[in-house]
Amino acid sequence: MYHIKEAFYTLQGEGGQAGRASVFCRFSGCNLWSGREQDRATAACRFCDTDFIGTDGQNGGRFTQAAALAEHLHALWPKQDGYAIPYVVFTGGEPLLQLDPALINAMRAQGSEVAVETNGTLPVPAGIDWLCVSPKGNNALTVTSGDELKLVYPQPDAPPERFAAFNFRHFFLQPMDTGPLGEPGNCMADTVAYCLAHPQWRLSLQTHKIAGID
Ligand SMILES: C[S@@+](CC[C@H](N)C(=O)[O-])C[C@H]1O[C@@H](n2cnc3c(N)ncnc32)[C@H](O)[C@@H]1O
Ligand SMILES: Nc1nc2[nH]cc(C(=O)O)c2c(=O)[nH]1
Ligand code: SF4
Ligand SMILES: [Mg+2]
Repeated sequence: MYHIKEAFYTLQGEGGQAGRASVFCRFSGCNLWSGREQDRATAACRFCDTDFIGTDGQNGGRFTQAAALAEHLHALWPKQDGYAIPYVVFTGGEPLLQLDPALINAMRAQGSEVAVETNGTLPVPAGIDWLCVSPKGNNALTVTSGDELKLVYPQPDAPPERFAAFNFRHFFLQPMDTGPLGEPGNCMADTVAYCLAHPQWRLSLQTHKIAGID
């Protein structure tokens, strides 16, 4: 059974595929936070910007069959215009609690590319076209390679230096969203400064928030 919080068509906002039309499938649940505000201060991941509890969001629900979920997601892709390959991003919550070979194969069978946004603490199934790993504090990583490492910055217990020698094609720092630019505690300036001082790292902005699209 797959539990889906929401699914929607948008532009990938972050990382090396930013700007690309994408169907987002947000799984319910995470292994690093219950999703309840009263648990945030004691959670293993404390800065999450996402509601992933339940199945009550846009196009959310429970699916017993991989093929039915794949069909549900494919229906969100526009009727073919041009030559783009359908692109589905599995996120959450933590997608690797639920994403399995049956669903990956069902997506690929209908011609979609499969992307994943993961916290890197769980094993990665085969068949993923774009793997984004975003480490969280001192939680042990099982994944040390992939397409992009996208570190939310700053995390005192997850400094970029710890990941710099990992086997990723791209290294991104993404400012922790703590509130508007110019407000106390905003992380943009520190993130820009780190990228300038350490050119291995590129700035990833959450462009969907800037654009106001989701
Ligand atoms: C909500 S998470 C879901 C996927 C997965 N659990 C993970 O953590 O990578 C999606 C992306 O948003 C990032 N993110 C979460 N909260 C954020 C925040 N407050 N500021 C910036 N990025 C954030 C995560 O690091 C991750 O790259
Ligand atoms: N547009 C858009 N791009 C995103 N990239 C990663 C996201 C996520 O929550 O995993 C996300 C999201 O929530 N919206
Ligand atoms: S690991 Fe990802 S989904 Fe889970 S609480 Fe952290 S940012 Fe949110
Ligand atoms: Mg998001």
